[in-house]
Amino acid sequence: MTSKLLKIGFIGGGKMAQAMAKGFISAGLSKGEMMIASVHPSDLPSAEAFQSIGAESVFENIPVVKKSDVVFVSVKPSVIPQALGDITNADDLKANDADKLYLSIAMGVTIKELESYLPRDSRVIRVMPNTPALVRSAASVFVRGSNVTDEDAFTTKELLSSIGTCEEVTENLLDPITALSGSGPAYIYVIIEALADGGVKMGLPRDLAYRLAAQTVLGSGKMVLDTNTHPGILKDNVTSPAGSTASGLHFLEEKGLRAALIGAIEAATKRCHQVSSNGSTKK
Ligand SMILES: NC(=O)C1=CN([C@@H]2O[C@H](COP(=O)(O)OP(=O)(O)OC[C@H]3O[C@@H](n4cnc5c(N)ncnc54)[C@H](O)[C@@H]3O)[C@@H](O)[C@H]2O)C=CC1
Ligand SMILES: O=C(O)[C@@H]1CCC=N1
Repeated sequence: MTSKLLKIGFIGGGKMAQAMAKGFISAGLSKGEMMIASVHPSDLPSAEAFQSIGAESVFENIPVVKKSDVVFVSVKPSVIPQALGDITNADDLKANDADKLYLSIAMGVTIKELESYLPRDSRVIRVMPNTPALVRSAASVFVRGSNVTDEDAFTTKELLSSIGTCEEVTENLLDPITALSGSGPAYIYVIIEALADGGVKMGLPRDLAYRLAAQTVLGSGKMVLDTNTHPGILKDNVTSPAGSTASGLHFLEEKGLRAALIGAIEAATKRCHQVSSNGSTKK
C-alpha cells in the first residue's frame, strides 16, 4: 500500500472520474480534499459532484496538473488534443510541474498519440477501468508508455487495485478490452433489466426482480472467479435433465444470445479501432 495519501487530479470530471474518485476515497488512498477535477464550464453537475466529496473543481486544466501527483486524463477522446495541448502550451508548467504521471482512460487514444500532445518525455500510462470502480469492483488494465518507470507502474497498479482488479497488458489488447470490460457493465445492465422484466411478466414484484437479477449476476461472476471452473461446467451444474433451465437455455440459443454478445464485443472493438486509426480528433 502507498504510505502517503496521493494527490489525484482529473482532467475531465465526468461519470468515470467521479466513480474512480469515490472509489479511491473509500479505499483510503486519497481524500476528497486532496483531489481536483477540471470540467467544461457547461458541466455544473460534475463540478458540484466533486465539490460534494470535498474536492476542488475548476474550469481550467493547468491547476489540475499543478496540484496533483497523478493526473487522470478522463475527457472524451475528441477533447484529448485540446486538453493535453493546454498542458504542453503552459510555460510555467514546463519549468515546474512537468514531472507528473498521466493516466489516460480515453477509449481508443493510443500511447503514441497521447505522448505526441504532451511535453516531451512525459510519463503516460493508458488505463481502461470500468464504472464499478465506484463500489471498488472495477476490472482495470493498464499499458505503459515509453517513459514510464517501474515505480510508475507500481503506483498505477496499487491505485487501480484499490478499486477492483488490475492487470498489466500490451497495447494491442486494449481495444477488445475496452469492448469487453470497459463497455461491459452497460451490456450487463441490459441483461439485468431484461431478466427483471421477464420476472415481472411472470408475476414478480419489480423490486424483488431487480434484486434477484443483480445478485444472480454478482454470484455467477464470483463463482467463475473463485472456483476457477469453466463457465460451461458451472452452467451444466444448474441444468437438470428435463428441468426448467434446459428449457430457458434452449430459448436463448434459438434467439442467438451468444452470437449477439460476441457481435457486441466485435462491434465495440471496431469502434475503438476507428478512433485509434483516425486519431482522436477525427471521429
Ligand atoms: N463511462 C465509462 O464507463 C468509461 C469511460 N471511459 C473513458 O472515460 C472518458 C470520459 O468518459 P465519461 O466519464 O463517461 O464522460 P463524461 O462526459 O461523463 O465526462 C467527460 C468530462 O470531461 C469534461 N470536459 C469536457 N471538455 C473538457 C475540457 N476541455 N477540459 C477539461 N474537461 C473537459 C466534462 O465537463 C466532463 O466532466 C472517455 O474518454 C471514455 O472513453 C473509460 C472507461 C469506462
Ligand atoms: O462508450 C465509451 O466510449 C466508453 C469506453 C468504455 C466505456 N465507455
